[in-house]
Amino acid sequence: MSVPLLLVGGGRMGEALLGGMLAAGRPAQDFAVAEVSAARRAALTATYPGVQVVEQPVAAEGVVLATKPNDIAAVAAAAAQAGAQRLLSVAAGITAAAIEAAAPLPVIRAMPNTPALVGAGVTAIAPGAHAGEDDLAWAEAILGAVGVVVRVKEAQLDAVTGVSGSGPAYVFLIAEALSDAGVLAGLPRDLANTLAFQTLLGSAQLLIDGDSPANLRAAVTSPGGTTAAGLRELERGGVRSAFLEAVMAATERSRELGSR
Ligand SMILES: NC(=O)C1=CN([C@@H]2O[C@H](COP(=O)(O)OP(=O)(O)OC[C@H]3O[C@@H](n4cnc5c(N)ncnc54)[C@H](OP(=O)(O)O)[C@@H]3O)[C@@H](O)[C@H]2O)C=CC1
Ligand SMILES: O=C(O)[C@@H]1CCC=N1
Repeated sequence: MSVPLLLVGGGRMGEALLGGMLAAGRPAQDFAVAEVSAARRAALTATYPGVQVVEQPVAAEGVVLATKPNDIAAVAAAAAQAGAQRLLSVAAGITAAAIEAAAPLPVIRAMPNTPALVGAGVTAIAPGAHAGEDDLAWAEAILGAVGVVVRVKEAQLDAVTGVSGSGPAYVFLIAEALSDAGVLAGLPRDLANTLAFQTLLGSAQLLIDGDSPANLRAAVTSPGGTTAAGLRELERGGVRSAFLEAVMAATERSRELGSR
């Protein structure tokens, strides 16, 4: 009997998707994970009781490809061999055409991010040449359980990767730096962490509620006050330009991964 959804690759992104879907209420029996690392298999088995954790792909209606980009073509071929009906790849860079060349199945490409684990992910999806509306709806149902899903053109996925696929890492770096700065200014680490992390959460919520970043920033910046003094240093340090360069570098790296 085939399982509804097989995840191939139970690493950081595979686990974020699995954990997020389970937390959203999907039953463990809906999932299998194929993972080559014995240590990862043991960890997944302990964390997600009821999920079938195996070394090789098993028969599944749909398969999420969540291995490293270099392994995707081989894994797609193995999943097709094991009876998959359609594929959802989360790999950076690897084109739908490359996956279709390895496995003659409908392919959806997706770029999720790790906040999927807490139901707060954002994923962009794009169809391959043989994927139809039903395949897109299938991918949306999977990924919609763990956050917001947007449809894009495949050519936009490299930029999506640079912004939101890699984006959580930029935010975690800001969180680290803001907390470190609090410690430098004399606060204990626990308190600095609480202040920094809750500031990120609350600020994100204000943005999601719809006001623009520029308006929200102006509302914090009293004339001649503390924030203006702080922002002057961030601009002097080239923070805005550093973000532009970071996203462009990540976008370019995604393109490179797809052209090898
Ligand atoms: N991490 C992230 O935030 C995001 C990642 N992605 C994409 O997700 C994919 C996975 O990334 P990530 O989770 O970070 O990587 P990881 O290395 O954490 O996870 C990949 C896992 O797949 C295993 N694996 C390798 N080959 C096979 C195989 N043939 N069958 C089953 N399992 C296999 C790896 O084992 P081993 O290490 O032993 O090889 C590893 O445990 C990448 O393509 C990446 O581009 C997309 C969006 C965000
Ligand atoms: O760093 C990477 O290549 C992957 C893709 C997006 C986030 N992590």
